[in-house]
Amino acid sequence: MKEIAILNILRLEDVKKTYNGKCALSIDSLHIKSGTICGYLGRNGAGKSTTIKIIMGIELPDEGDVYFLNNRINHQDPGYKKYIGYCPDYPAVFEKLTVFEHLNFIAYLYGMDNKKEIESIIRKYIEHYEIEEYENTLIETLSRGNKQKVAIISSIIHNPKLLVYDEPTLGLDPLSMKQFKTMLNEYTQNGGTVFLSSHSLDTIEEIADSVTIIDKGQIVRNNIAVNDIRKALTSVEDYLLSVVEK
Ligand SMILES: Nc1ncnc2c1ncn2[C@@H]1O[C@H](COP(=O)(O)OP(=O)(O)OP(=O)(O)O)[C@@H](O)[C@H]1O
Repeated sequence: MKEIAILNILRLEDVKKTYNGKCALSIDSLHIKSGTICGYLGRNGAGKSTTIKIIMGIELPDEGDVYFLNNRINHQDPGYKKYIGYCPDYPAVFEKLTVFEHLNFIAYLYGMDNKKEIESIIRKYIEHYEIEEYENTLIETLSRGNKQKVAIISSIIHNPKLLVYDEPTLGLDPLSMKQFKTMLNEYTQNGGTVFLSSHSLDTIEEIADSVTIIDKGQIVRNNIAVNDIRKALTSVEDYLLSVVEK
């Protein structure tokens, strides 16, 4: 039993979602292995964001189930979200708070109550992303990239078991991208799991352990090891292009 829980932190089974009579998602099975970085790839409109919204309970599936650590997620009871960090493709931040106030508030929402510990985690990440000078700055006055860094820090501040990211690096400069990759590597070395939807295939190739590919709402490849793609002397980009329908 324990082994199964450790193997797959998240599972989607027979999940279907229709918008206006049109099927956006029809997933027989999608598994995310614990302790890995899994890249979630697919063309525009393939269904990546819809999958992620269903995992996060932002959208409800018409059919099917999502299991987190082998427990079926009941969207009436959002307690599981305490163990997941989420970052959408836009900076989901409270614009009228300062960077420090915002991160402090997020920590509070996640039920963290040790003031010293919260401050030290906030400092660790704002130093990591080199945004110390904005600590007391109103978020609404930050650049898009810096807002996105605040959103990324918000997703990891409570040390979740799983990070679910939907194009989280839009607007990040190359140095910040490097800081993002370092953060994810450290996070997985400490047992965390990442499900990362991205069109940045260089990043996926560099940091992901595996890729899952969605096309026209269906999973066409699940958990293919990036090492195996490399062994086949192909890039993640060429692999993706060979798998999705033209
Ligand atoms: N709220 C909605 N109402 C109607 N259709 C929707 C809605 N949200 C998504 N869709 C449709 O569902 C399908 C999947 O969209 P989704 O946003 O999940 O794709 P994606 O893979 O994330 O694309 P992208 O790479 O462009 O972000 C698309 O056909 C889209 O038009």
